[in-house]
Amino acid sequence: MNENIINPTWSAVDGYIVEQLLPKDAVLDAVLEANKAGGLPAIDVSPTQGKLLHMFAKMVGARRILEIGTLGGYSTIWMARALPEDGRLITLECEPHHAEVAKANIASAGLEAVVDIRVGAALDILPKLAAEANTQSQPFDLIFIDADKPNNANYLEWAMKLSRPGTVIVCDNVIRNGAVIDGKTSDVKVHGSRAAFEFQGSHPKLTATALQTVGSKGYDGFTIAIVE
Ligand SMILES: C[S@@+](CC[C@H](N)C(=O)[O-])C[C@H]1O[C@@H](n2cnc3c(N)ncnc32)[C@H](O)[C@@H]1O
Repeated sequence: MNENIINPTWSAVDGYIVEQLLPKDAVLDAVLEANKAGGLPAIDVSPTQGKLLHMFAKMVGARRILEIGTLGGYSTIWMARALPEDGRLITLECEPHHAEVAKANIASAGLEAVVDIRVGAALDILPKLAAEANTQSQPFDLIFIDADKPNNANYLEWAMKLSRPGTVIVCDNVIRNGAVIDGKTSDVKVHGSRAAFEFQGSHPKLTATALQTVGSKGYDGFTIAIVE
């Protein structure tokens, strides 16, 4: 059930959506080129998903965004562009090479004053972030979890500590070609998805749902939750 299903119609329709609704963007195209040239895996969000994250940030009037899993900064740039001039996006990345490529991409997008890349394992950085005065006085408005999937529930636990009522939390890649319903699988990423569902379904302060998605990146989906 967990093999990567690719349907040419999904990609073609994604192409149509991009053509109709997403203006041509030389900066974001160059980011994907730089990621490829840098040897990064093409596991960034799709353009339509990037725009959705941008719109979520606008919908919540985000001033502070946390991202766990930067890669080359593609989703980072989409979200950071929704911030006001004095806004802040903190993004966590454990691979120094990914962070280096992301840093250059973020500079090309003119967002170096807004984006703060922290390099290291997210579970090491999150406690330090929680102790910072800025985080204590201003919790994050939007949190995007898109790193190592087995740690999803650990990241959600931290997200709760770094949030306020109204914070929106998005956790990506939780459907995994439908494998999420297979409780007997040995795939640790699927167990990470199921742990994310269990966490959000049982947390008294979270209202959550999930959407299955198809498109140029195949069949997957994300959860979205709001802190009550
Ligand atoms: C799916 S990619 C992120 C894609 C990015 N959000 C985008 O859409 O452009 C996941 C990233 O998380 C990073 N990562 C994996 N485990 C991590 C950890 N424990 N701490 C921080 N980053 C991690 C990987 O190196 C990779 O760059």
